[in-house]
Amino acid sequence: MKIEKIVLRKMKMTFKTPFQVSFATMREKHFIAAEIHTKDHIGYGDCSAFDHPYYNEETTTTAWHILQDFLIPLLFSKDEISHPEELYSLFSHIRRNKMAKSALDCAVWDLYAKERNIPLSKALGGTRSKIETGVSIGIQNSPDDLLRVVEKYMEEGYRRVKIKIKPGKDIKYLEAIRKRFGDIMLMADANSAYTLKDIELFKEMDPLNLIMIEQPLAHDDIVDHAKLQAVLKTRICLDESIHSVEDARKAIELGSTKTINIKVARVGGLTAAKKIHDLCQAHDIPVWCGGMLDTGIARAHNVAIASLPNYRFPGDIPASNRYWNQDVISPEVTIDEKAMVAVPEKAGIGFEPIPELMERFTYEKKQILR
Ligand SMILES: O=C(O)CCC(=O)c1ccccc1C(=O)O
Ligand SMILES: [Mg+2]
Repeated sequence: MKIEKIVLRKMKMTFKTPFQVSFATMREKHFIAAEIHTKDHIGYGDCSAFDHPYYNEETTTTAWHILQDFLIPLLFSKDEISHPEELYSLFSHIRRNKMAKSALDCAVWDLYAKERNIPLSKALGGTRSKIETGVSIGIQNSPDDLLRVVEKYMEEGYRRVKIKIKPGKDIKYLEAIRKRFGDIMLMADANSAYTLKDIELFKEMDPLNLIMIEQPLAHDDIVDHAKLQAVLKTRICLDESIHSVEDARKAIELGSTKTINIKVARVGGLTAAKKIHDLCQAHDIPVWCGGMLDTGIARAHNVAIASLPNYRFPGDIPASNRYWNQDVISPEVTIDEKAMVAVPEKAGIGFEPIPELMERFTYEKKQILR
């Protein structure tokens, strides 16, 4: 493929309701949408970095800088791209900045599938026609408030519930859900809010039969997580700690994790996500697809990658209406009565960004010509 032009947009959309995690309360979603134009097609990718460095070190502004001053010039330095996996090595000497890289990687994968007239899921090696999803629920003021929120989502059809926890808002909230909703698929995500000093608390959670506890300890740790996993029956899942295939290899070797939340953005794109998927599959470690409170384009990429066979837990890929009054893509992502999302059969990501909405939510735009 020969790239003619790249359009970057800084965009902002307001959540239906604020989302609270251990490190912040988010009211609006800032992100960058990248459009890569060839003569015949447009490929789309999102950069999921937030407007603050509290989940990871990137922000919308740092990603804009890295895209504009490093990644896009590198991409333009090549006359032709024959396969999206070329970007993985092309970008490898630029350290980290995975979310910036992911925007271009995802857009080139979309283009590649569109040029071949096949769905992105097929281009990636996906085998499923439907994927199972769950809902991630932010920290609430009280267990009763949480029960009301969970009930609403159960009525909408969700079957797996992940709740955010932090010290003081953890075991009582989980116990309340178990008591009220019985044997549902339940899990907790701490976003690194605890240390090994809290080991007794995690042991107390064991009898709750959570499907996993996500990233209980530090964002850059794999050693303490191994110590914690050694004394727990419940699976530990790493999110923040895994940025690369090498990180995944080391965490598996140490016994730090029994599943990985693969966020396409956090690992630098679909090629890296697929490599981590394959590595985990070889070790019989199931993976699943995480989310970044995504709008339509990133959500579409998640649907495609989650169709790969070793994605074995429900993903954080809820319907568009979980977060948005109106998503930017057509059709919106919807769930069926079993909380399944259909994997599109159309070419590429299989969802069309709606031009008026893309414009409405854009607050800065830049066209970069080869
Ligand atoms: O996108 C989703 O639906 C899940 C969102 C989620 O859990 C999350 C949201 C913001 C920051 C971090 C995380 C996380 O998975 O850790
Ligand atoms: Mg997480």
